[in-house]
This record gives sequence, C-alpha cells and structure tokens, in this order.
Amino acid sequence: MTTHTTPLRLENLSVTLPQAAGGRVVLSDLSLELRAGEVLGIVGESGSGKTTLGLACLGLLPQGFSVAGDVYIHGTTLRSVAPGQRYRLRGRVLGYVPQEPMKALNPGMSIAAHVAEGLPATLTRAERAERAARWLAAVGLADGLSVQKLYPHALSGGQRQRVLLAAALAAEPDVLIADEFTTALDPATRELVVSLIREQVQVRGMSVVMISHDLELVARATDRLLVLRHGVCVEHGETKAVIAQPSSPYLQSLLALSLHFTPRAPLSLFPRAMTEEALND
Ligand SMILES: Nc1ncnc2c1ncn2[C@@H]1O[C@H](COP(=O)(O)OP(=O)(O)OP(=O)(O)O)[C@@H](O)[C@H]1O
Repeated sequence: MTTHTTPLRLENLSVTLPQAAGGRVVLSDLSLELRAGEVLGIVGESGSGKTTLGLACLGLLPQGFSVAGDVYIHGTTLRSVAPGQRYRLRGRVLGYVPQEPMKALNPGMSIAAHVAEGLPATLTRAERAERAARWLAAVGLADGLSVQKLYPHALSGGQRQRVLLAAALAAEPDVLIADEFTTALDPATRELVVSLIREQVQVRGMSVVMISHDLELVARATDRLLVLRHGVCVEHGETKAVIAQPSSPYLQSLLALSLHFTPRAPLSLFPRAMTEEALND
C-alpha cells in the first residue's frame, strides 16, 4: 500500500474480557502513533496485556472481548471494517508473527502454502515459489525450496517460528506485529532475524511492533519503547532515553533484573594467569 498516512494509530484503546472470563479491563486507555520506518518495543511482565495489544491492532481479538477507543490503520478505523473482512488487511498491510508457533501453523498445510497465503494473487506459481524460497532462506532455513515441501510437524519450534516470520515478511507488510518471535531461536539465528527486520525497516519503511520479554534485545533493536503493567502504560518514549532514565519504579526493577547479568564486555574464556600476556610477564 503506497500511502503517506500514519500506518498505525491507537486512540484511547481499552479492552475488556468477556463477562464469562471475568469482565476485567486488560488494556486501559492506550494511545500511540507508529510512523513509517519506526520500531516500537512493547515490554511488560506476563499477563500485562502485550498480546492483547497486538491482537487489538490486528482486529483479531477473540469473540466476546469488548473494545473501546479506536485502532486506525492508515487513517481508517478498524471499526469500519467488518470483522469478517479484517483478514483482508493481513499480508500486504499487517503482518503478524504470533507468539505460539506450534499453534499458529496449520498441520494440514505445507510450508509453501503458509508462505504463499499472504502473497499477491497476481504472482504466478513459479514467482510464488521463488519468493517463498528466498524468504525461507533469508530467515536461515537454508534450503528454502526443500523446506517448502515439508509440513509443520517436520520442523522444530525455532524453524516454525522462522517460517511464520518468513511468511509475514514475504508479503512485504506495512506494519509487522511480532509477538515473542525469538523465544525458540539460538543467539546467532536471533541476530539474523532481527537484522533482517531492521533491513526491511530501512529499505521499505516497514513499521514494527516488537513484543518481547527480552529487554536487552528490545533496548538495542527498537526506536521507541512502551512499558505495560496490568494493562496500563507506565512508560513510553524514545528507547535510549527511557532505558537511560526510567521514570517508573516498575521499569527500574525490570531493568535491574534483565540487564544486571548482561556482561558489559566479552568475557575472557581463560583466567588471566593462563593467557599469553601473563606467561610473557
Ligand atoms: N482468551 C482469554 N480469556 C481469558 N483471559 C484472557 C484471555 N486472553 C488474555 N486474557 C487475560 O488478559 C490478560 C492479558 O493477557 P495477555 O496475553 O495480553 O498478556 P501478555 O502480556 O501477552 O502475557 P505473556 O507475556 O505471558 O504472553 C491476562 O490477565 C490474561 O489472563
């Protein structure tokens, strides 16, 4: 979609659980704007409302959840799009990498079919296969063409997570909502997929909502940070500034827990006594 409007805007968004599930407010009066080419990190403890926020942006909250306020996609409120039509936004406009790769893939669909789902209908069969293979390779599934023939059961959790990311990125979305998309990945693969996302941000101006428990990752991969607690925004601002000077006691304690153990410099594998320098002393 070629447009100069704001890709994603939330205006006083609140979400309440169905009465049968307790009728509790799980997201409270949230407003934000995500510009083209911007990466927004969402952090907060388990149950703070991160996934609910992602699903609300996609218009995919389960039936019975009530929503107050508005989600605007390129200036159009989701309210004006019938629930049955919202899937049309998936792919080229909104990309989604859900939190649970095991549940998100259809066991009866090949990997090729998953990646092809969000691609433009105008592409030929060969073009689809080529694009799918390219993106599967880009996320580190080296032999993209062979992977396409497989079914989800044949893949590990980390491979499934990468299939979901490849499927979302292959459609070249304006906004990518990635919910805990690195949990099953080893550190090298995590770096690979994060730099792939950053590349799409720079090259195409893709906007990203990055939901994660990994504060260290969010601190270096996002431009802006929003911290949720019990569904309420307790901190929101430029990532570097927020991390350097957190104003809420909650973020201060999260940072103390998450960053305290991160080594500031690579650790030497050997004690000084065993190094060449020490031997030559
Ligand atoms: N389908 C549902 N039925 C009942 N309660 C729900 C449902 N989905 C979410 N909730 C509740 O809404 C609150 C927010 O849940 P949400 O999944 O958004 O949290 P989260 O921050 O993403 O957590 P996590 O980090 O564990 O994924 C939680 O208290 C959760 O129990």
